[in-house]
Amino acid sequence: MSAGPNVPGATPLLQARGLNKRYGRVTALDHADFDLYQGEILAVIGDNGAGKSSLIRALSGALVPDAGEIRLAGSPVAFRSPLDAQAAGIETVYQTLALSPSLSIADNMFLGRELRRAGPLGTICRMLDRKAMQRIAREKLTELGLMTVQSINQRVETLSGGQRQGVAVARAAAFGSRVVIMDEPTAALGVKESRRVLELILDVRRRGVSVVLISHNMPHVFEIADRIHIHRLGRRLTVIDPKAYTMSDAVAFMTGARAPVEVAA
Ligand SMILES: Nc1ncnc2c1ncn2[C@@H]1O[C@H](COP(=O)(O)OP(=O)(O)OP(=O)(O)O)[C@@H](O)[C@H]1O
Repeated sequence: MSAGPNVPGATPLLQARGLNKRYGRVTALDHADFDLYQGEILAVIGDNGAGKSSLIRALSGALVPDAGEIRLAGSPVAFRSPLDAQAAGIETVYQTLALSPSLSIADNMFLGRELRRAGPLGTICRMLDRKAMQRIAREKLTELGLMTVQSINQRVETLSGGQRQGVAVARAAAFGSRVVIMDEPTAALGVKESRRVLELILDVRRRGVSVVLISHNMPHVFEIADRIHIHRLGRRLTVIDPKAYTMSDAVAFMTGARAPVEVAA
């Protein structure tokens, strides 16, 4: 059983050691380490190009690292695709959202995990259970207080940027049973919509699910993160407690203006 970082000897829920990834001459990950504990919000911050997206893509199965190890609840895992990570309870909201614009909100919520109608004698038949998917999608979105759209059958291409973000975040929050990873979830949002997403993240933590939040928004990071992983030049530089440091301290670490402290992971 994993537990929080303050418990001596706790096993991280999701851990990486020595991740490497090169793109030709560019080193995106350079012996990167990572620790996420159960029920915490861990922010990952760093300058543009520091390797934050590459790190979370490796943790969510979207990128296969050249070297290094990933462990989930103490056991090594080798995700070959995001579906492998999803099956292990890890959901991700990518910057690019990965929604299908021509499909409806409900279809997007269930993309890749469609529900099918029960056949005779409890067998699963090939027919999609659209009614159930629409009902559950509506319930999830209402529960999460995220949607102001008229119909669950509305095509995603007809939604605003903020509403699309809402669908992507809701999908991850609804299905991530262990870890929800969010890459800049509030970047395209207005003040009110950002607030809803932050509340949603706190809600996900309340359910005991861990959250990884990649963000350039320092006030958001300092408001909700339990710990802050600072990434620099392809690796973890340090991890800080937001209660013990200021935003200026964090920026100084990020940009190399200040030397790192010991990793408190
Ligand atoms: N598919 C790719 N092909 C070539 N280079 C890549 C690729 N993906 C990332 N890189 C490079 O790897 C480095 C790390 O990129 P990454 O996107 O992980 O950084 P980041 O910290 O998420 O940046 P940002 O904050 O700008 O999104 C960058 O130099 C980037 O140009």
